Amino acid sequence: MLRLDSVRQRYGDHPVLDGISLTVPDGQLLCVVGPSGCGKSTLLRTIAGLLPAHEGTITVDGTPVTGVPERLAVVFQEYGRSLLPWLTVRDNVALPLRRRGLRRAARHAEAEAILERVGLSGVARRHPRQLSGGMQQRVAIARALVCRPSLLLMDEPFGSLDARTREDLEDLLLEVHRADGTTIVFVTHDIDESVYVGDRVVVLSHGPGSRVVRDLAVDLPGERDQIGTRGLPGFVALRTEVGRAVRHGE
Ligand SMILES: Nc1ncnc2c1ncn2[C@@H]1O[C@H](COP(=O)(O)OP(=O)(O)OP(=O)(O)O)[C@@H](O)[C@H]1O
Repeated sequence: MLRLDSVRQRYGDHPVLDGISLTVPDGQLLCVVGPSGCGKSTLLRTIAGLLPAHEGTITVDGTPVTGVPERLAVVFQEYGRSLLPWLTVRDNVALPLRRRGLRRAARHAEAEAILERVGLSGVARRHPRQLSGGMQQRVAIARALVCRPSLLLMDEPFGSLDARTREDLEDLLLEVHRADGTTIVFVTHDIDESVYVGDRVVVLSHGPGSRVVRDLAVDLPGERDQIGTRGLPGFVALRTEVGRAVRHGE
């Protein structure tokens, strides 16, 4: 379980987060939305232990976050920059396994199994530059999953992909989430995406000094599909409510 208690964050004199309290139960896929610049990425970086909270506490399974938590993985928007261009796809995915002291053959076997899960079994020996943007982001997701994280943080992971690729990756994420039950905090500024992938959507207010202005359960059938789910009255109502909260910050 991830828990934030009255978390405040600032850059110098500039307040960004003004008392964020949230409890994310194990296995929940929480989406965080809010106006541009309200502090969504800052919130993720703080949860990831990359920025110490200015005030307040964050715990993962009861342990205070003072550095990067064990079994945490992060996927960023800039897949191009997050993969190492001189390594093959397989070696990029296997990289986090080195710290676990696995032998080379075992690392390769695990990386190939994960690549198969994300639909990339044919490209293990290629280099990232030989892949499309969507495929590179699949590699980044595979690398995040290879250590079987208990907490996965995703910062606008599909933001720079075309609409079709984005939908495919949203469905891949839902499939992985259903199968593994990983707790996920997913930042996006796409309101439809937040309602489509989320179990819950939290809306942050305009900065400076953002707070949680809405905390909504996504009460839609677990099995989602791009056409049917987006046409459901419940989907449309939630999308409207989230959109209004983002626009008016209240
Ligand atoms: N390293 C930094 N130093 C100083 N100010 C920063 C830094 N990073 C972000 N900020 C400022 O903090 C605020 C929150 O930024 P952040 O990137 O967390 O927002 P965001 O909601 O993720 O934005 P977007 O939706 O545009 O990606 C913004 O005003 C931004 O200019």
